[in-house]
Amino acid sequence: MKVLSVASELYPLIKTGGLADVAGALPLALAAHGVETRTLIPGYPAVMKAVKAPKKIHEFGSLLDERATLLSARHEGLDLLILDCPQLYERSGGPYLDTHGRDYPDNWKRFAVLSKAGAEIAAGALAGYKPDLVHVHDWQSALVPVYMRYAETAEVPGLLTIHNIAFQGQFAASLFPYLELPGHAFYEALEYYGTLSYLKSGIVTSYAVSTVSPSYADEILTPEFGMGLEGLIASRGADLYGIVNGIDADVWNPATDTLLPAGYSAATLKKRAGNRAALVERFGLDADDGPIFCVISRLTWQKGLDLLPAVIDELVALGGKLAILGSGDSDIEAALQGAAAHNRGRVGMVLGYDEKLSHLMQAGSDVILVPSRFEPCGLTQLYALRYGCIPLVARTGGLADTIIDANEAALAAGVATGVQFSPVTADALRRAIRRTIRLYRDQRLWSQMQKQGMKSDVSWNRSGVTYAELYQRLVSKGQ
Ligand SMILES: Nc1ncnc2c1ncn2[C@@H]1O[C@H](COP(=O)(O)OP(=O)(O)O[C@H]2O[C@H](CO)[C@@H](O)[C@H](O)[C@H]2O)[C@@H](O)[C@H]1O
Repeated sequence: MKVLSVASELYPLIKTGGLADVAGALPLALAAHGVETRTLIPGYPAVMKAVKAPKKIHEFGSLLDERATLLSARHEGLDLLILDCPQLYERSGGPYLDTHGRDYPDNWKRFAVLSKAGAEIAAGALAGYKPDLVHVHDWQSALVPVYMRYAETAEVPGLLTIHNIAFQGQFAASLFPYLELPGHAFYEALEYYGTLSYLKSGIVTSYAVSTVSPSYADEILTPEFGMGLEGLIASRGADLYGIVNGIDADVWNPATDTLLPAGYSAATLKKRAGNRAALVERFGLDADDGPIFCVISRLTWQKGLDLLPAVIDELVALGGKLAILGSGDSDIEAALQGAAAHNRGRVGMVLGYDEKLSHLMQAGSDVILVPSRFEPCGLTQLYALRYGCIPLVARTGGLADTIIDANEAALAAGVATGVQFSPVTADALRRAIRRTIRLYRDQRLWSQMQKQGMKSDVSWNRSGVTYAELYQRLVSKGQ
């Protein structure tokens, strides 16, 4: 089966979050199931710089009045189609934000053009290439099924995966005429309370909608988590799937990870000490044996990290230490930097994004904190399981689906892999930290939990099969 995946970020070329990891790992996982994936991505500077010997394979004369060239290249096992359109993608900031952290004002066009290119490729723009299915991710490529629906050519089945419903691609209705869609598409697909919503239009027009864990698929049917789209999603209930993310078990393997000072496995957990020492040094922490908690995250309300400053005193008083890597909301950044300054030796912070350091933190910390208010799947707790770093997570979405709480019964049965808490409040988080530190003091129990986590299958094995079956079902539906 041939699948065209359209994504706005893709590990290892360009990444701002978990979407890149999933878009980058899924094609490799699905190859084993007979799925050949080509991935269409924008030609951002980082992409153009990294790919070797790209070949020009098509010229788009006009995509919303923009000329663009399509390049093909292979990169670390991925078969890429790169939309080279410097006037839209050659920018000095990130994929979505300028160097000051502001949305590019033409994001509506940058991702509509990406989607239009995807739809034209699906319709046969490239000689000798015709995908059986198009898989799109989040609002940035959600217009692909819309363009396919309103084109004169036969529609190719489309699957939309929602990685984060909080970002919906909402723009002024006055931009609609520039999208080159027929007038009736406005009310049929795009209109959302008087604005345009790219994500909504993708939900309406895709053959099926999936999200990245079963619990989150249920949650987005409720007003609390649906962010205004719950009614629409319910109307697609028969075509809604929740498939938990896997991780690239080669990139995230503590035994072979070249980014670590000390490789280790479940049988050689003591070697984690080498990573712990490097981590302590990097974050300026005291070298005692208190538990090291870490945070590797966007610092946002979604991730619950506004609660962290309020629990740091307790964490430190109990002998814990905290290493924070992240950036995001300026208020949260400032509060955490303040806490680090007040707790030298106990709290260290690196502001920014650092893939390499994130590996060291998983390998050298004892606990990763993931107190998210909502979490479609979450990947950092999965990396943590593989690295023997115990996840302390909010009981929500994919976090609830992937971590087994260390309650009495789970501990007795030897199946616990982490600590869950609820509701997401500073008090509940404080209690969970206390419970985690009590568990840490029983080193026999602790290493049993570490080993249990390292044993869990967090690879794409299971979900790869589920995606391949879903693809097959959608292709059959299209015939
Ligand atoms: N400062 C930093 N430095 C280095 N690395 C950093 C970092 N901050 C974050 N990361 C990395 O970025 C990724 C974040 O992935 P998550 O799944 O945890 O959340 P995100 O909200 O981005 O993804 C959305 O999409 C994914 C994929 O479906 C869902 O799992 C998730 O629930 C949903 O919110 C991880 O690989 C993490 O290690």
